[in-house]
Amino acid sequence: MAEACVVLLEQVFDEGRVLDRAIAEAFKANPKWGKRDRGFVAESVWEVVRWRRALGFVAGAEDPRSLLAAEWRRQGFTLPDWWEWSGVDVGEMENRESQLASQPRAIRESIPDWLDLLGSSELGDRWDAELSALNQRAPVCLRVNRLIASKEEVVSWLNDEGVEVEEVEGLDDALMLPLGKLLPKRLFQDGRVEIQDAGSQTVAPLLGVEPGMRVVDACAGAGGKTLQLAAAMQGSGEILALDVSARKLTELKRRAGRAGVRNVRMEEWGKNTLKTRIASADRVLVDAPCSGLGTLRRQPDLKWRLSKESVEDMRDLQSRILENCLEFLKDDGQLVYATCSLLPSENEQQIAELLQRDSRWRLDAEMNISPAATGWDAFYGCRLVKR
Ligand SMILES: C[S@@+](CC[C@H](N)C(=O)[O-])C[C@H]1O[C@@H](n2cnc3c(N)ncnc32)[C@H](O)[C@@H]1O
Repeated sequence: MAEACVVLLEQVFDEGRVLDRAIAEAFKANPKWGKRDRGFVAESVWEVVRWRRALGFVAGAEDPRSLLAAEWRRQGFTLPDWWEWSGVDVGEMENRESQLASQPRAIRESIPDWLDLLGSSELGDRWDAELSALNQRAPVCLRVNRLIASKEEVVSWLNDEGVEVEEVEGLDDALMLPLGKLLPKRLFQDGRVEIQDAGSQTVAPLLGVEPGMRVVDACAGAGGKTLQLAAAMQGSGEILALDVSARKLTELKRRAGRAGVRNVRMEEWGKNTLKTRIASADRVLVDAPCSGLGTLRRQPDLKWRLSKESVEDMRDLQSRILENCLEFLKDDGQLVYATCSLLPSENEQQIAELLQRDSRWRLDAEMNISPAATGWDAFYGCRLVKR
């Protein structure tokens, strides 16, 4: 199992693989691993990816074996004799662990230096608390699919299946599992619930969709919010789900079938997509591609893949998509722009710049979900309407 952890860390750190996909593939390739082995591999690899820099300081080395040694020592495991600890001295690790608290924030909180500079320059005093919240482990959050069942029915079904859930204050359809508990695959494939973070569930309600409306979901991806919008529309009206990724739209099609959603049309963005639909939509959602920094709890590998330049490129893309998608709106339509970033440069500043460039629009509502204040993923959302 230890060797499997090393291989996975090399895939994530050296080859830039996405952590949860790499783990899922390893599980698929090794069907004989039992529940405990899987739990051990997943937990070890996730925590090393999350705490890479801090563990590197404690271990005094950066290679996967040394990082794992530092993590397992933290977890109170006895390090196996047969393991070849490349240059790691366990006594020295204890000593260095006690010095960790006095190290610079980027080391303590395990992020690249460029990201620490960016976060502190954009968020100032808030950065400390948000960063520490983004390093916490995240519980699984569900959204009740009201097309199939009521919340009461879902709670009683889950309880009968031995799954404990808690309601989430302020979110009608959200149910939270206890930290560390997973939803068995057969239950989330059932269609009565979707896995969707509480922060993410705050975005679709900003659109105020109603049955019968024409809605464009311009960056639909695999459809987390498309399915939520479809449930709010009670299956009536039409949602056009667009994305540049055919693979994601195929996944959306599969999820929609399972969720009993029939009023979504999926389409890959093309050169006529907008031209043929100018001023046609009551509501438009732009859940824009972004740095994703607000979801670091669930994808800590992201911080090692992103760069200052990739975040800058994202900002250009966001403003282009936003400007284009406003053209979908009817005169009395509304557009919601959202990201799962907590950087103002991807959020409020994008909107402020748009409103300066184009006086046809005004800001009607705005929200910011803070992980430090809520324990949810960070989300930004705002509603734009015609003046
Ligand atoms: C934040 S994700 C969407 C998540 C999705 N709405 C959900 O709730 O599950 C952003 C999406 O934008 C898509 N995207 C990237 N570039 C795009 C572009 N130029 N136009 C439209 N979508 C784009 C990505 O493929 C990705 O699926």
